Amino acid sequence: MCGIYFSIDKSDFLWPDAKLKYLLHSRGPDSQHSLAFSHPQKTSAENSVCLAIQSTVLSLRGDQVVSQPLQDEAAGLVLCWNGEAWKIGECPISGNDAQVIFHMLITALTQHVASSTDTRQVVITQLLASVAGPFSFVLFDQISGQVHFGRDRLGRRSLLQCQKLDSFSLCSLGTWESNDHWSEVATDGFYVINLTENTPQNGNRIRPIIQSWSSLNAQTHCSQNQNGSLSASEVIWQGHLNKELPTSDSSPLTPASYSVHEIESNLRHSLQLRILDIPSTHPNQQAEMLTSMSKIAILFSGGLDCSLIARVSHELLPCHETIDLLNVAFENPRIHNNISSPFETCPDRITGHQSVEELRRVCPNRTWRFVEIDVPYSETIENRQTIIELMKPHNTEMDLSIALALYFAARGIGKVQDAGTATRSAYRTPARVLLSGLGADELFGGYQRHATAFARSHFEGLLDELNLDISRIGKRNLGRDDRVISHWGREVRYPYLDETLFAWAMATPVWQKCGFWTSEWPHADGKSKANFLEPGKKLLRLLACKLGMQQVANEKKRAIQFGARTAKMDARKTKGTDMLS
Ligand SMILES: NC(=O)CC[C@H](N)C(=O)O
Repeated sequence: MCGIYFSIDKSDFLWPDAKLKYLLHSRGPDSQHSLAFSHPQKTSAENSVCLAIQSTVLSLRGDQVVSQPLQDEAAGLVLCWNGEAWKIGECPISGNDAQVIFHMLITALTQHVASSTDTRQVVITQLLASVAGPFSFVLFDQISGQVHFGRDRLGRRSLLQCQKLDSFSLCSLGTWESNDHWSEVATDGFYVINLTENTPQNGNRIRPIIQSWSSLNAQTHCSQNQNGSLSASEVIWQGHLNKELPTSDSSPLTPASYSVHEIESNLRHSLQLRILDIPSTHPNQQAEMLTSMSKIAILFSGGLDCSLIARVSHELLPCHETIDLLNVAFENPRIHNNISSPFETCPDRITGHQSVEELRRVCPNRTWRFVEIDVPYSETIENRQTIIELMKPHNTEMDLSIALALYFAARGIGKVQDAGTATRSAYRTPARVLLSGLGADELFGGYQRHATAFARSHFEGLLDELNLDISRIGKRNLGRDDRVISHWGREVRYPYLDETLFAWAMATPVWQKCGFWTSEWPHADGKSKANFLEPGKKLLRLLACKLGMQQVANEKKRAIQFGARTAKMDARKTKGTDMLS
């Protein structure tokens, strides 16, 4: 993952302090560069604002490191790009995505050098709004004197902002020692600051103006009228949750349903973008060494969502590529006081072992490296403060219990069992790309509250709950998770949050995703063959069955903090929603 820092100040160049610099470097260990500008560049320095820009890069696309910030003096553009652009519209991006996007911006804007600020703004935001993939960015357009910034609509990458009387800063992470007040950049649109109108000298604070998705979609309509083509951003995001209710003619979900076939193909496409073409970080390694060096690691509790990712990845990756499965287990003094092996009794360790066994049975020609990451309580305590700072501004007990599990999983240091013996050797995953099953519960009704909503008010209740989940994904926790995971110079990717898969799931009727049924819907009688499976995420369960993973298909949902036992570690009576003290 990359790091972004961008500050605008009335009189000084504000650079990140040593600690923030170190944190930015941890996210982007491959390159680190800075640029400084005064704007507008008038002779009278009093009218200028100072821009200090710094980017760090974790290089994951193309065959060489592309340093950032990207700058083109002739076009007057500077770009900090954090994340991955998989597609622009429907066109997949190959090579380095930051470079591709930058060139597209330059080409589009060169035709509008003399155009009004508004036109340039529309050109920039339309192009960036049509990017599919997880990202955050800051773009400085010197010609119009505008700073654009934002995050993808699902908020998969972090970007924080800090407003003061005389300055405005953006950064992937915040500083928490001073009185700075950092908050997450919202994901309800892109933002723009007009430096010429908005300088702090006018006595005003710098106020970014939002360009909401709905206004961007309206603009897209205009461009559609002009050139006849429909932009992917519109296709993807105009869609609302399909709230259709089943009738007596609707067919229930069975192993032969079209939706099982379609989710398989969507997941495969999503994974193709995310796991093929990952550059090797060790160009000088010998070929035999390279085959055992995993390029991807899966955050692996052994549950349904991550096991399915593992199973489908197997079909896409060459057989000789090892896949690492990162499984965390914590010593929790509230539970473990007298147990000799606290880790082996952890629920996710038990499920992890079972699911890797099933993977090995079903895909025997692949090396699955099960990495046991055991975290003694002393290590939890040692790292607690660092994790609390990384996850801020999130600051509840529940945030911490989730962040703890992600932090240690992403660190990727554990033990692996040596082939044919009972001994375990120390291991650190070299993979820089991590895959997570997040999003499957929201899209396919996997949480207990979905079942509760159904029990209370049938499909209507379930649809309301699903709608709520989908609408708040961008606002929830992905920025937090990015800050915690990227600290280890690795990047997390979410196959279930692929835009096309997401749009498909929204458009698919609820009875083709879950197996809930009522007596008013006679076709879906509970005795049918496929109904031994739980109703939550039934579509994914059927796919697991189809791919030979019967046992995984039956896994029950378990929240990460309970599976890894990071919840409620001390004797105090706390609730998940309590603020950290
Ligand atoms: N990890 C990142 O955010 C890197 C940005 C860009 N995708 C690159 O690989 O260069």
